[in-house]
Amino acid sequence: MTDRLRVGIVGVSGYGGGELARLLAGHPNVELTYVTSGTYAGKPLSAALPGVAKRINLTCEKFDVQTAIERCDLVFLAGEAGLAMEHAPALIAAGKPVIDLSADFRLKNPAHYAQWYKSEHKAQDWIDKATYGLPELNKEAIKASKLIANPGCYPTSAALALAPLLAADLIDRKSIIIDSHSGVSGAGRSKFGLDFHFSEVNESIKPYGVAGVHRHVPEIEQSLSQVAGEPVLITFTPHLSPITRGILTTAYANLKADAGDLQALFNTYYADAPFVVILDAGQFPATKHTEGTNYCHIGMAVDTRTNRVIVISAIDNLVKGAAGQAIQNMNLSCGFDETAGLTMAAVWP
Ligand SMILES: NC(=O)C1=CN([C@@H]2O[C@H](COP(=O)(O)OP(=O)(O)OC[C@H]3O[C@@H](n4cnc5c(N)ncnc54)[C@H](OP(=O)(O)O)[C@@H]3O)[C@@H](O)[C@H]2O)C=CC1
Ligand SMILES: CC(=O)N[C@@H](CCC(=O)OP(=O)(O)O)C(=O)O
Repeated sequence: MTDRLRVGIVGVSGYGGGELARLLAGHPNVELTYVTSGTYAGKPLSAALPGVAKRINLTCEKFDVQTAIERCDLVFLAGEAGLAMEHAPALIAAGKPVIDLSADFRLKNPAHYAQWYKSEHKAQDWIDKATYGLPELNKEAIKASKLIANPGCYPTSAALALAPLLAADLIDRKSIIIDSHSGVSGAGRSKFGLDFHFSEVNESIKPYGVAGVHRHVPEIEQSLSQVAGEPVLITFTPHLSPITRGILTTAYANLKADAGDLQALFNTYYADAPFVVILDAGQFPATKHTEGTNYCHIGMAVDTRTNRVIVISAIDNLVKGAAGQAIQNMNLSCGFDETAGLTMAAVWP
């Protein structure tokens, strides 16, 4: 018997699920009791995740919601879109909190879901019950939530870069431009296609989802509008970059007033945010500095020639952009230390 929280990972063979297993293996308050994968069903976890090796003596199983209810106190859903809509209601009805890594419950407006995800939302009654799991904006709501919609990786990096400026009403809300570069693991392990072949990705950087068509646009706008207190529209261009992990986001906006000491402004805004690191003036982040960590590094400067502020953030898409943030959310909703199991430093070099 154990007094640790019994936790399940649905989709453990994926990049997000695998990262959850890696991080939870070192978590002081948790015991992993249930892991699922269709591909590896019946095989040891080490077959799906050789890197996590024999530290966790579990067998992968085909996902079954009743088994999850029996074996777990809390369930991470790390599958594709649609999985949480189908199964989160039953898990929560059985008293099992859910942290979902997909986009199923992120958008508060069901019409936005249909518009951006090109299908009807199948559990609309549950949208209002879900909490958008960006702790730096919604910490108190997360503490009380049983259904947490873990944010997307680009939206995490963009919202953290811009929130302090919008909260201080320092920028023109119509002038925001966001460029992001993502590592290829952002596309997941199951997505096959020419775009993701080594010889297409290696030594090349390319934009995609250009001109307001990427489905993270409404998610970023939702967070920024929440902070601004009125609708914010953005221009967002994601880029696929030849790295495995990491997101580097560069955000630009026109200043409405004297920016003053930006580092002080950001440090004050993030005083209660243990995973946000504000760099000193003149320093800027790099994906390598956050690789394997749950930290978001943020650097900024004002271009005095154009009166534009430039904010640059870096995260690891699989950690602060997915699994690490999901564990941070679990820590908050279960009353654990917010940083439990998440204080590792970056892999370097
Ligand atoms: N990769 C990233 O950087 C980020 C991903 N996300 C989101 O996290 C979720 C997982 O992404 P990621 O790990 O990258 O994706 P992967 O493609 O790497 O993994 C998907 C996982 O889902 C499992 N799966 C597939 N179909 C089902 C099903 N019907 N029932 C249960 N499990 C299923 C797969 O296992 P098997 O096929 O063996 O069953 C696999 O373990 C997605 O919703 C994604 O949008 C969010 C933020 C960042
Ligand atoms: C490089 C790459 O392909 N990245 C993914 C974003 C990953 C993510 O956060 O996806 P969800 O919102 O679906 O959870 C993409 O652009 O679709």
